[in-house]
Amino acid sequence: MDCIWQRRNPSLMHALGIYGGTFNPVHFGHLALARSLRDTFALSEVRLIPTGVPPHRPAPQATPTQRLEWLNLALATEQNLISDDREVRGKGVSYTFDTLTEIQQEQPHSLLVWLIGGDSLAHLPSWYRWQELLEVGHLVVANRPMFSQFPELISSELAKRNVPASPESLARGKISVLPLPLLSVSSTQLREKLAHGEDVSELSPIAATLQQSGVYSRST
Ligand SMILES: Nc1ncnc2c1ncn2[C@@H]1O[C@H](COP(=O)(O)OP(=O)(O)OP(=O)(O)O)[C@@H](O)[C@H]1O
Ligand SMILES: O=C(O)c1ccc[n+]([C@@H]2O[C@H](COP(=O)([O-])O)[C@@H](O)[C@H]2O)c1
Repeated sequence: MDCIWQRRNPSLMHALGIYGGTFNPVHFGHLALARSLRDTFALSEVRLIPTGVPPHRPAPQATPTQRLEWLNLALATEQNLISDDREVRGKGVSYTFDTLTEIQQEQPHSLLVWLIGGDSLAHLPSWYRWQELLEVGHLVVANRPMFSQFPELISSELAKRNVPASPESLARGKISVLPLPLLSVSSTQLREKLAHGEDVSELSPIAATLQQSGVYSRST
């Protein structure tokens, strides 16, 4: 890719999309967000990284390996969206700061363009080394229903760092909002429907696999 941000940042050769999540389990919203990240910023690769041990929530009923395998199934027909199993292989809690700095060390010439949803943004001040995290790469936020009001700490960071969502605006320390309509789907909704034996084919690309697994057949 040769675009304006590269000419402005000649030491950076490549922009790499990163999308971390529990993916418990993967749903169509995750895929829509990952595709939109790829297309909005003309990225040649977006890595979806399932958490091993999530930092801020109880352990999911699906194991890290199951969540990774399901994610791989969902990504099988997607262009330039790939999974990264480093957090699943990791032993301890998966902190985003650690994951991003590790990838940055592996790829010193890449600009990391990392995606979170509006609910994650609202809780960002509770994350491990969150202020340093904002400096590691370019943060992209996907609006989420019920999450348009942010704590003052976050609103002031947004006001300082916000740039348009385009390849030309990519830079470390900046924040962009993904231009995507609100998507109401969530893994919680998916788990609840599975627990009630309901059809989930409109919520997830791997509906039949999830139903057959029985992992969510009891209420969450
Ligand atoms: N529909 C959505 N709109 C915007 N962001 C989303 C959406 N679904 C997930 N995300 C974001 O994607 C990331 C990973 O989400 P996660 O795997 O936890 O799915 P989830 O649907 O939020 O799960 P749960 O319902 O269990 O909390 C988070 O940053 C989350 O905010
Ligand atoms: O690093 C942290 O402190 C931290 C705290 C909460 C969540 N995260 C990451 O944010 C991503 C989305 O989290 P979740 O729980 O909404 O799926 C996932 O990659 C988590 O590892 C990271």
